[in-house]
Amino acid sequence: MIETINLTKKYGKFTALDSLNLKVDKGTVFGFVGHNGAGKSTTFSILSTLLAPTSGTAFVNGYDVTKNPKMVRKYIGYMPDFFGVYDQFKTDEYLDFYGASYGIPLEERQKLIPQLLELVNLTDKKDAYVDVLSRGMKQRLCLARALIHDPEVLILDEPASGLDPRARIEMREILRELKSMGKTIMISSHILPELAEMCDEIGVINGGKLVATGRVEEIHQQLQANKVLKVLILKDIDKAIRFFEDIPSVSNIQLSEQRENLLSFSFEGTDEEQVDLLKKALDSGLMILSLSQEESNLEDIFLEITKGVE
Ligand SMILES: Nc1ncnc2c1ncn2[C@@H]1O[C@H](COP(=O)(O)OP(=O)(O)OP(=O)(O)O)[C@@H](O)[C@H]1O
Repeated sequence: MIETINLTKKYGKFTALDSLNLKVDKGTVFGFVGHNGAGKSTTFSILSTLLAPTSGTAFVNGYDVTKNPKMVRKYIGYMPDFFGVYDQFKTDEYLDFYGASYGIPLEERQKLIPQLLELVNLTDKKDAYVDVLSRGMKQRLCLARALIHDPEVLILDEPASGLDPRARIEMREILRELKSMGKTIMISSHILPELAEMCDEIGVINGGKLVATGRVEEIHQQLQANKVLKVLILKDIDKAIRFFEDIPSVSNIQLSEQRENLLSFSFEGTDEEQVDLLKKALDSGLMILSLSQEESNLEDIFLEITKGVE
C-alpha cells in the first residue's frame, strides 16, 4: 500500500532522508519512531505529496507521489504534527468546509459529518467553536478532517503528542476502530512503547535512515545479540573485572551501586557464545554465584538502536 524506494531528501547540503526503503502492507498499522529531527515529518510530507524528494521514489496504492500526486491525494488522509484550526468555525462547519473543498456534495456531507463526529467522539461538541476545544479534541477534529474523503491510507504525524493519558487512550481506541475498518495507517511518535501498543509493525528511523523494522518481537530479536548480563561474584571482584575487561565482546562493565559483588556489562554474542563465556570464566577460577540476562524494555531497545547518531 505504501512503499518508498531509496527515498532521499536534502535540504541544501543537509541530508534529512537517506535512501529510505520501507513497505507498509494494506491494513497494517505501522509505527514510525525516531528522535526529534530523525526524518519522520519529512517522510510524511513526501508521502502526502507536499514535498518533493531529492531522489528516490515513493508509492501510495501503486501511484508515484511525484508523477501522480492527484491520485495519491485521493487515497491519503494526512494529519500533520502542527495544524491550524479556523477558530471562527464551529466544529461541524469546519468539517463541512473541508468536505466542500474535496468536492463532496452537500447532501452527502450532511450525512457524513455526524458519522465522523461520532467516530472521533465529538458529537456533543458539534456546535462548539473550534477555538474552545481542548487539545485532545482538536487532535480528534483534525483526524476527522483527514478522514473526510474516506481515504484508504492515513498518515498521522504524532497524533498523541501533548495528550494526557486519558486522551491518548481515546486516540488509541479510535485508531483501533479505523484499523477494523481496513485502513492502512502510518503513525509517528518519538516514544516507542506508546507506538508498540497500537501498531502491528514498527520502523525505527535515525538520522534519516531506517535502522530497524519489523514486528515488535522481531525488533526485540534484532537486538538480542546485544544484551546486558549481570554476574554475581562470591569473592575477588577485582579479578572478575580484569577477566571481563579482556573479553572483546564485553563492554561497559559496571559495578552495582546496591551490591558490591554484582557486575553488569553489555555482551555482544549469541546464546552459545554466552555459554562459552560462562564456562571460560569458571575455568579461570572466578567464583560466579549467578549469571543473568537483564530484560530490556522497549525504551531501552529504542535507545540502543538509535544511540550514537544525532
Ligand atoms: N525546510 C527545512 N529546511 C531545512 N532543514 C529542514 C527542513 N525541514 C526539516 N529540516 C531538517 O531535517 C531533519 C528532519 O526533520 P523532520 O521534521 O523530518 O524530523 P522529525 O523526525 O519529524 O522530527 P520531530 O519529531 O521533531 O518532528 C531535521 O534535522 C530538520 O531540522
